[in-house]
Amino acid sequence: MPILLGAIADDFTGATDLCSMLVRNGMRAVQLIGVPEAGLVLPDTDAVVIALKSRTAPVEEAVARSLAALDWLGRQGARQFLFKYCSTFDSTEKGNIGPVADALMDALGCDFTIACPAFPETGRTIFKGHLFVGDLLLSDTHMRHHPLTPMTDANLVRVLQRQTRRKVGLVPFDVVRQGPDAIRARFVHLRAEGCGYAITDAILDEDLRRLGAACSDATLITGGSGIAMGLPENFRRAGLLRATAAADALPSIRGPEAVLAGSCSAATLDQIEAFQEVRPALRLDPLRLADGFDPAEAVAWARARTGEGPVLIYASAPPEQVRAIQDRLGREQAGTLVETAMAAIARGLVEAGVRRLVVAGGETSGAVVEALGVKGLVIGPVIDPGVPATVSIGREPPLALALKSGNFGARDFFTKAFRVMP
Ligand SMILES: Nc1ncnc2c1ncn2[C@@H]1O[C@H](COP(=O)(O)OP(=O)(O)O)[C@@H](O)[C@H]1O
Ligand SMILES: O=C(O)[C@@H](O)C(=O)COP(=O)(O)O
Repeated sequence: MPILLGAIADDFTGATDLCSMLVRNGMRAVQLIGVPEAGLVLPDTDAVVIALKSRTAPVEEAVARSLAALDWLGRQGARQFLFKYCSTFDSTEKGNIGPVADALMDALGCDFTIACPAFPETGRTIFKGHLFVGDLLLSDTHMRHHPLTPMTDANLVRVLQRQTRRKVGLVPFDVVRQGPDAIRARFVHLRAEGCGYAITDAILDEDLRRLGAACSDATLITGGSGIAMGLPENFRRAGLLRATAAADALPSIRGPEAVLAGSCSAATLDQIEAFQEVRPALRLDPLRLADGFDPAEAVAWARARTGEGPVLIYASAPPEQVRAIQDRLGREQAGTLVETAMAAIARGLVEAGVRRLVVAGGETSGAVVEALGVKGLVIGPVIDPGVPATVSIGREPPLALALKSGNFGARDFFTKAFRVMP
């Protein structure tokens, strides 16, 4: 069966977030880890989201991987394409949102698309082109200290314009509120002005549903998971999507439990603090890793404790510590060092029998899932907005996984996740 929607996500937790949004809106979705090798048998699905680790990759690599994903999705019959990036528009000065979106538009022969990272359920709203997180402009939040993608400008028209040769315009709030026809009319106007992109204001879910309806004929849409909210309804209205029972059903996976955290985001730091109050936690020091600390020691520490419940291994640190470590090791080198250690620890834990794993951080999740040979994920019930329970496909034995975006989840996420994972 051809798929309806083909999506490319620039990190692994972002892909899971998008799948969760589609499933919650009645569309079956499967997440694949990278472009699959020939022969992978897909479960029956309406949407496929290819998870890449391209958010912070060199621009040429991010573009090449995204185009390969687009090509594969096109060959599965996708009628519409979505480029999913972070709801906080995480990007470096060089990209990769603009360059990847440009390349996808060129490949699809499409001259206009929207850019909408809004996700009101998690506090991400856009007003007059400015991205807010909760009550603050993006640039006033902890995102200005992100280890890899510090965001110091909340004006998305300006941020995207720095990353693309196409002109960037705005669909303002008063137009979005008038509904799909007014939004489409604004698209026509922006196109006539020579714009290739429109940042779209959105404050409530209903704004995202209006935008979704306005994009029913768009070949390519770009944004956060929020923009996907209205898309299943377009396919339903066109008679292409049938109601399916329990789009979020998962098999049960039993076994020892562990949490790995490489995210330094405020929400994760809070969740680590809460977990430490009830269960054992081990901190990995990147400077010790650089001096040759063997990840096997962390695995041995965990093995001795997993019998009684989940344990946590984390590298996460507050901004001033991260800065000091980056000054010593370099930003990318510090990130790679921690990710490589987390990947080795994940392998060691699974060899030691761990079957239920929570991972915090998009880049960290990418490193862990690749190291474990996971080829894809079936999406289950929501733990907290943007983070579903999942079960791996393409590896034996299957693992129960929750891949948490750094910024998502309530304070008790690390214990709650294991209660929701079947
Ligand atoms: N103590 C630390 N110092 C420097 N970098 C770190 C530290 N701990 C983790 N990192 C790196 O920071 C990055 C966090 O990114 P990510 O995993 O995507 O988290 P988030 O989802 O919060 O953005 C990773 O590359 C990780 O390896
Ligand atoms: O859109 C979002 O906020 C998430 O889906 C996402 O991409 C988060 O990325 P990380 O914070 O790097 O996990």
